[in-house]
Amino acid sequence: MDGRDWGLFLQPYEQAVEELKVKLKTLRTELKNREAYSPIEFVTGRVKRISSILEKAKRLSVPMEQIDTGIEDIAGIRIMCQFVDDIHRVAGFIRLRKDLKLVYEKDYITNFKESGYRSYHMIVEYPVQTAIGLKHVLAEIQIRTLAMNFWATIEHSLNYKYKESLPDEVRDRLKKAAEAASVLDSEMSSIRNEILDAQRDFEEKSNMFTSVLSDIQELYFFNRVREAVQFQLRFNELWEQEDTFGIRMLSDEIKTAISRAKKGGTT
Ligand SMILES: Nc1nc2c(ncn2[C@@H]2O[C@H](COP(=O)(O)OP(=O)(O)OP(=O)(O)O)[C@@H](O)[C@H]2O)c(=O)[nH]1
Ligand SMILES: Nc1ncnc2c1ncn2[C@@H]1O[C@H](COP(=O)(O)OP(=O)(O)OP(=O)(O)O)[C@@H](O)[C@H]1O
Repeated sequence: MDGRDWGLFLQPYEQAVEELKVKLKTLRTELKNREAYSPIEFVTGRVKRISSILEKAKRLSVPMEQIDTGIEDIAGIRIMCQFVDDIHRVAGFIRLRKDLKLVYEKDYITNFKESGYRSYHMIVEYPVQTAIGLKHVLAEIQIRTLAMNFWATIEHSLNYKYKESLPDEVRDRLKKAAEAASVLDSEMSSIRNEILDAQRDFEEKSNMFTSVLSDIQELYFFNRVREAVQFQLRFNELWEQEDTFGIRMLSDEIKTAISRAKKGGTT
Protein backbone atom coordinates (compact mmCIF):
# COMPACT_ATOMS: atom_id res chain seq x y z
CA MET A 1 0.00 0.00 0.00
CA ASP A 2 1.25 3.50 -0.78
CA GLY A 3 0.48 6.67 1.22
CA ARG A 4 -2.83 7.30 -0.60
CA ASP A 5 -4.02 3.70 -0.03
CA TRP A 6 -3.16 3.95 3.67
CA GLY A 7 -5.05 7.27 3.88
CA LEU A 8 -8.16 5.66 2.35
CA PHE A 9 -7.79 2.52 4.47
CA LEU A 10 -7.41 4.41 7.76
CA GLN A 11 -10.13 7.00 7.08
CA PRO A 12 -13.07 4.92 8.43
CA TYR A 13 -10.98 4.06 11.52
CA GLU A 14 -10.36 7.77 12.11
CA GLN A 15 -14.07 8.44 11.73
CA ALA A 16 -14.92 5.56 14.11
CA VAL A 17 -12.54 6.91 16.77
CA GLU A 18 -13.89 10.46 16.46
CA GLU A 19 -17.54 9.33 16.59
CA LEU A 20 -17.02 6.94 19.50
CA LYS A 21 -15.14 9.62 21.45
CA VAL A 22 -18.01 12.10 20.96
CA LYS A 23 -20.63 9.48 21.89
CA LEU A 24 -18.82 8.34 25.05
CA LYS A 25 -18.10 11.91 26.15
CA THR A 26 -21.80 12.64 25.67
CA LEU A 27 -22.66 9.59 27.78
CA ARG A 28 -20.40 11.05 30.49
CA THR A 29 -22.23 14.40 30.40
CA GLU A 30 -25.64 12.70 30.34
CA LEU A 31 -24.83 10.55 33.39
CA LYS A 32 -23.46 13.61 35.21
CA ASN A 33 -26.72 15.43 34.56
CA ARG A 34 -28.87 12.46 35.53
CA GLU A 35 -27.05 11.25 38.63
CA ALA A 36 -24.57 14.02 39.53
CA TYR A 37 -21.81 11.40 39.25
CA SER A 38 -20.45 9.83 36.11
CA PRO A 39 -18.62 6.48 36.14
CA ILE A 40 -16.62 7.89 33.20
CA GLU A 41 -13.77 10.18 34.23
CA PHE A 42 -12.35 10.87 30.77
CA VAL A 43 -12.11 9.33 27.31
CA THR A 44 -9.22 9.17 24.85
CA GLY A 45 -8.78 7.54 21.49
CA ARG A 46 -6.24 7.00 18.76
CA VAL A 47 -5.75 5.35 15.40
CA LYS A 48 -2.79 2.99 15.41
CA ARG A 49 0.27 4.27 13.60
CA ILE A 50 1.10 2.58 10.25
CA SER A 51 4.49 1.40 11.58
CA SER A 52 2.75 -0.13 14.63
CA ILE A 53 0.14 -1.85 12.40
CA LEU A 54 2.90 -3.33 10.23
CA GLU A 55 4.89 -4.44 13.26
CA LYS A 56 1.85 -6.12 14.82
CA ALA A 57 0.82 -7.76 11.52
CA LYS A 58 4.30 -9.25 11.31
CA ARG A 59 4.31 -10.35 14.96
CA LEU A 60 0.86 -11.99 14.70
CA SER A 61 1.53 -13.32 11.14
CA VAL A 62 -1.52 -11.49 9.76
CA PRO A 63 -1.38 -11.17 5.93
CA MET A 64 -1.73 -7.59 4.65
CA GLU A 65 -5.10 -8.28 3.00
CA GLN A 66 -6.50 -9.42 6.36
CA ILE A 67 -5.32 -6.64 8.67
CA ASP A 68 -8.86 -5.22 9.02
CA THR A 69 -10.00 -8.44 10.70
CA GLY A 70 -6.68 -9.71 12.08
CA ILE A 71 -5.76 -6.54 13.99
CA GLU A 72 -8.55 -5.51 16.31
CA ASP A 73 -7.13 -2.31 17.75
CA ILE A 74 -6.49 -0.14 14.69
CA ALA A 75 -9.28 2.02 16.12
CA GLY A 76 -8.71 2.32 19.87
CA ILE A 77 -10.76 3.99 22.58
CA ARG A 78 -9.82 4.23 26.24
CA ILE A 79 -12.22 5.05 29.06
CA MET A 80 -10.85 6.05 32.45
CA CYS A 81 -12.92 5.52 35.60
CA GLN A 82 -12.40 6.47 39.24
CA PHE A 83 -13.40 3.12 40.74
CA VAL A 84 -13.29 -0.55 39.69
CA ASP A 85 -17.10 -0.80 40.11
CA ASP A 86 -17.47 2.00 37.56
CA ILE A 87 -15.67 -0.14 34.95
CA HIS A 88 -18.43 -2.76 35.17
CA ARG A 89 -21.14 -0.10 34.94
CA VAL A 90 -19.51 1.42 31.85
CA ALA A 91 -19.16 -2.05 30.25
CA GLY A 92 -22.89 -2.54 30.97
CA PHE A 93 -23.76 0.70 29.17
CA ILE A 94 -21.66 -0.34 26.16
CA ARG A 95 -23.32 -3.77 26.00
CA LEU A 96 -26.73 -2.05 25.78
CA ARG A 97 -25.80 0.28 22.90
CA LYS A 98 -27.56 -0.19 19.59
CA ASP A 99 -25.01 1.75 17.52
CA LEU A 100 -22.29 -0.90 17.83
CA LYS A 101 -22.01 -4.67 18.05
CA LEU A 102 -20.05 -6.37 20.78
CA VAL A 103 -17.69 -8.97 19.33
CA TYR A 104 -16.07 -10.19 22.56
CA GLU A 105 -14.71 -9.06 25.92
CA LYS A 106 -11.41 -9.65 27.74
CA ASP A 107 -11.37 -9.27 31.51
CA TYR A 108 -7.76 -8.47 32.33
CA ILE A 109 -8.87 -7.31 35.78
CA THR A 110 -9.82 -10.75 37.08
CA ASN A 111 -7.28 -12.43 34.81
CA PHE A 112 -4.50 -9.86 34.81
CA LYS A 113 -1.63 -10.35 32.38
CA GLU A 114 1.77 -11.79 33.25
CA SER A 115 3.21 -8.25 33.11
CA GLY A 116 0.74 -7.12 35.80
CA TYR A 117 -1.45 -5.31 33.22
CA ARG A 118 -5.05 -4.76 34.31
CA SER A 119 -7.91 -3.37 32.20
CA TYR A 120 -11.28 -4.43 30.81
CA HIS A 121 -11.32 -4.77 27.02
CA MET A 122 -14.29 -4.85 24.69
CA ILE A 123 -13.83 -5.52 21.00
CA VAL A 124 -16.72 -4.01 19.07
CA GLU A 125 -17.81 -3.72 15.47
CA TYR A 126 -18.75 -0.16 14.58
CA PRO A 127 -20.60 0.88 11.38
CA VAL A 128 -19.09 3.90 9.66
CA GLN A 129 -21.03 5.73 6.95
CA THR A 130 -18.63 6.34 4.04
CA ALA A 131 -19.24 7.97 0.65
CA ILE A 132 -19.72 4.53 -0.91
CA GLY A 133 -21.83 2.97 1.84
CA LEU A 134 -21.49 1.44 5.30
CA LYS A 135 -18.16 0.02 6.40
CA HIS A 136 -18.00 -2.03 9.60
CA VAL A 137 -14.71 -1.57 11.41
CA LEU A 138 -13.37 -3.27 14.52
CA ALA A 139 -12.52 -1.09 17.51
CA GLU A 140 -10.96 -1.89 20.85
CA ILE A 141 -12.43 -0.20 23.92
CA GLN A 142 -10.16 -0.36 26.96
CA ILE A 143 -11.83 0.49 30.27
CA ARG A 144 -9.60 1.05 33.30
CA THR A 145 -9.23 2.96 36.55
CA LEU A 146 -6.96 5.97 36.87
CA ALA A 147 -4.50 3.79 38.84
CA MET A 148 -4.50 1.07 36.14
CA ASN A 149 -3.94 3.78 33.52
CA PHE A 150 -1.09 5.32 35.50
CA TRP A 151 0.64 1.94 35.69
CA ALA A 152 -0.01 0.98 32.02
CA THR A 153 1.19 4.33 30.69
CA ILE A 154 4.50 4.15 32.53
CA GLU A 155 5.01 0.46 31.79
CA HIS A 156 4.26 1.09 28.09
CA SER A 157 6.80 3.89 27.85
CA LEU A 158 9.47 1.85 29.69
CA ASN A 159 8.85 -1.13 27.38
CA TYR A 160 8.91 1.14 24.35
CA LYS A 161 12.20 2.67 25.45
CA TYR A 162 13.96 -0.52 26.50
CA LYS A 163 12.17 -3.00 24.16
CA GLU A 164 13.26 -6.56 24.99
CA SER A 165 16.06 -5.37 27.23
CA LEU A 166 14.01 -4.62 30.36
CA PRO A 167 16.00 -6.34 33.14
CA ASP A 168 14.12 -9.12 35.00
CA GLU A 169 14.49 -7.19 38.22
CA VAL A 170 12.67 -4.18 36.67
CA ARG A 171 9.91 -6.49 35.34
CA ASP A 172 9.44 -7.90 38.85
CA ARG A 173 9.26 -4.43 40.33
CA LEU A 174 6.70 -3.42 37.70
CA LYS A 175 4.60 -6.47 38.63
CA LYS A 176 4.79 -5.43 42.28
CA ALA A 177 3.83 -1.86 41.33
CA ALA A 178 0.78 -3.24 39.45
CA GLU A 179 -0.16 -5.13 42.61
CA ALA A 180 0.22 -1.93 44.64
CA ALA A 181 -2.00 -0.04 42.16
CA SER A 182 -4.61 -2.77 42.55
CA VAL A 183 -4.44 -2.51 46.36
CA LEU A 184 -4.86 1.27 46.00
CA ASP A 185 -7.98 0.70 43.85
CA SER A 186 -9.46 -1.67 46.46
CA GLU A 187 -8.72 0.77 49.28
CA MET A 188 -10.31 3.67 47.35
CA SER A 189 -13.39 1.50 46.62
CA SER A 190 -13.78 0.60 50.28
CA ILE A 191 -13.40 4.26 51.37
CA ARG A 192 -16.00 5.20 48.77
CA ASN A 193 -18.40 2.52 50.00
CA GLU A 194 -18.02 3.82 53.55
CA ILE A 195 -18.81 7.34 52.35
CA LEU A 196 -21.84 6.05 50.42
CA ASP A 197 -23.04 4.16 53.53
CA ALA A 198 -22.58 7.28 55.67
CA GLN A 199 -24.47 9.35 53.09
CA ARG A 200 -27.31 6.81 53.00
CA ASP A 201 -27.40 6.77 56.81
CA PHE A 202 -27.52 10.57 56.92
CA GLU A 203 -30.27 10.68 54.28
CA GLU A 204 -32.31 8.08 56.14
CA LYS A 205 -31.96 10.03 59.40
CA SER A 206 -32.88 13.37 57.86
CA ASN A 207 -35.91 11.78 56.13
CA MET A 208 -36.99 10.34 59.47
CA PHE A 209 -36.49 13.74 61.13
CA THR A 210 -38.67 15.53 58.55
CA SER A 211 -41.34 12.84 58.55
CA VAL A 212 -41.72 12.70 62.38
CA LEU A 213 -41.80 16.49 62.68
CA SER A 214 -44.44 16.82 59.99
CA ASP A 215 -46.57 14.13 61.71
CA ILE A 216 -46.29 16.07 64.98
CA GLN A 217 -47.39 19.20 63.08
CA GLU A 218 -50.43 17.29 61.89
CA LEU A 219 -51.40 16.52 65.49
CA TYR A 220 -51.28 20.26 66.24
CA PHE A 221 -53.53 20.71 63.23
CA PHE A 222 -56.08 18.34 64.85
CA ASN A 223 -55.76 20.37 68.06
CA ARG A 224 -54.02 17.53 69.95
CA VAL A 225 -51.65 20.03 71.52
CA ARG A 226 -50.81 18.15 74.74
CA GLU A 227 -50.20 14.91 72.86
CA ALA A 228 -48.10 16.72 70.24
CA VAL A 229 -45.93 18.40 72.89
CA GLN A 230 -45.34 15.06 74.63
CA PHE A 231 -44.36 13.40 71.35
CA GLN A 232 -42.06 16.34 70.55
CA LEU A 233 -40.27 16.02 73.92
CA ARG A 234 -39.83 12.25 73.52
CA PHE A 235 -38.58 12.77 69.97
CA ASN A 236 -36.02 15.37 71.11
CA GLU A 237 -34.68 12.94 73.70
CA LEU A 238 -34.46 10.00 71.26
CA TRP A 239 -32.84 12.20 68.59
CA GLU A 240 -30.20 13.33 71.08
CA GLN A 241 -29.49 9.70 72.00
CA GLU A 242 -29.35 8.82 68.27
CA ASP A 243 -31.84 6.04 69.06
CA THR A 244 -33.07 5.25 65.51
CA PHE A 245 -35.03 2.22 66.68
CA GLY A 246 -36.78 4.31 69.35
CA ILE A 247 -37.62 7.01 66.78
CA ARG A 248 -39.14 4.39 64.46
CA MET A 249 -41.34 3.10 67.30
CA LEU A 250 -42.33 6.67 68.21
CA SER A 251 -43.14 7.41 64.58
CA ASP A 252 -45.58 4.44 64.56
CA GLU A 253 -47.17 5.74 67.76
CA ILE A 254 -47.60 9.22 66.27
CA LYS A 255 -49.20 7.76 63.12
CA THR A 256 -51.68 5.80 65.27
CA ALA A 257 -52.47 9.01 67.19
CA ILE A 258 -53.08 10.84 63.89
CA SER A 259 -55.50 8.22 62.59
CA ARG A 260 -57.28 8.29 65.98
CA ALA A 261 -57.51 12.07 65.72
CA LYS A 262 -58.84 11.79 62.15
CA LYS A 263 -61.62 9.53 63.39
CA GLY A 264 -62.32 12.12 66.10
CA GLY A 265 -61.36 9.79 68.94
CA THR A 266 -60.02 10.96 72.29
CA THR A 267 -56.41 10.54 73.47
N1 LIG B 1 1.03 -1.17 29.02
C1 LIG B 1 0.59 -2.37 28.69
N2 LIG B 1 -0.45 -2.50 27.82
C2 LIG B 1 -0.86 -3.73 27.50
C3 LIG B 1 -0.27 -4.91 28.03
N3 LIG B 1 -0.92 -5.98 27.52
C4 LIG B 1 -1.87 -5.49 26.73
N4 LIG B 1 -1.85 -4.16 26.69
C5 LIG B 1 -2.76 -3.27 25.93
O1 LIG B 1 -3.86 -4.04 25.51
C6 LIG B 1 -3.90 -4.13 24.08
C7 LIG B 1 -4.45 -5.46 23.66
O2 LIG B 1 -3.67 -6.49 24.20
P1 LIG B 1 -4.13 -8.00 24.14
O3 LIG B 1 -5.49 -8.14 24.65
O4 LIG B 1 -3.05 -8.83 24.72
O5 LIG B 1 -4.33 -8.29 22.59
P2 LIG B 1 -3.33 -8.42 21.43
O6 LIG B 1 -3.56 -7.22 20.59
O7 LIG B 1 -3.54 -9.75 20.78
O8 LIG B 1 -1.95 -8.46 22.17
P3 LIG B 1 -0.64 -7.66 21.97
O9 LIG B 1 0.09 -8.38 20.95
O10 LIG B 1 0.02 -7.75 23.32
O11 LIG B 1 -1.00 -6.25 21.58
C8 LIG B 1 -2.47 -3.84 23.66
O12 LIG B 1 -2.46 -3.36 22.35
C9 LIG B 1 -2.06 -2.77 24.67
O13 LIG B 1 -2.62 -1.52 24.32
C10 LIG B 1 0.84 -4.74 28.95
O14 LIG B 1 1.41 -5.69 29.45
N5 LIG B 1 1.22 -3.46 29.21
N1 LIG C 1 -7.54 1.31 22.85
C1 LIG C 1 -6.73 2.37 22.96
N2 LIG C 1 -7.28 3.59 23.20
C2 LIG C 1 -6.50 4.66 23.32
N3 LIG C 1 -5.16 4.64 23.23
C3 LIG C 1 -4.56 3.46 23.00
C4 LIG C 1 -5.31 2.26 22.86
N4 LIG C 1 -4.44 1.23 22.66
C5 LIG C 1 -3.21 1.76 22.68
N5 LIG C 1 -3.26 3.09 22.86
C6 LIG C 1 -2.12 4.03 22.95
O1 LIG C 1 -1.67 4.30 21.63
C7 LIG C 1 -0.27 4.53 21.64
C8 LIG C 1 0.38 3.67 20.60
O2 LIG C 1 0.27 2.33 20.97
P1 LIG C 1 0.28 1.17 19.91
O3 LIG C 1 -1.03 1.01 19.29
O4 LIG C 1 1.41 1.37 18.98
O5 LIG C 1 0.71 -0.03 20.77
P2 LIG C 1 -0.03 -0.99 21.80
O6 LIG C 1 -1.49 -0.90 21.66
O7 LIG C 1 0.49 -0.73 23.15
O8 LIG C 1 0.55 -2.36 21.39
P3 LIG C 1 0.27 -3.43 20.28
O9 LIG C 1 0.98 -2.97 19.03
O10 LIG C 1 0.84 -4.65 20.86
O11 LIG C 1 -1.21 -3.52 20.07
C9 LIG C 1 0.20 4.24 23.07
O12 LIG C 1 0.32 5.46 23.76
C10 LIG C 1 -0.92 3.43 23.64
O13 LIG C 1 -1.03 3.62 25.05
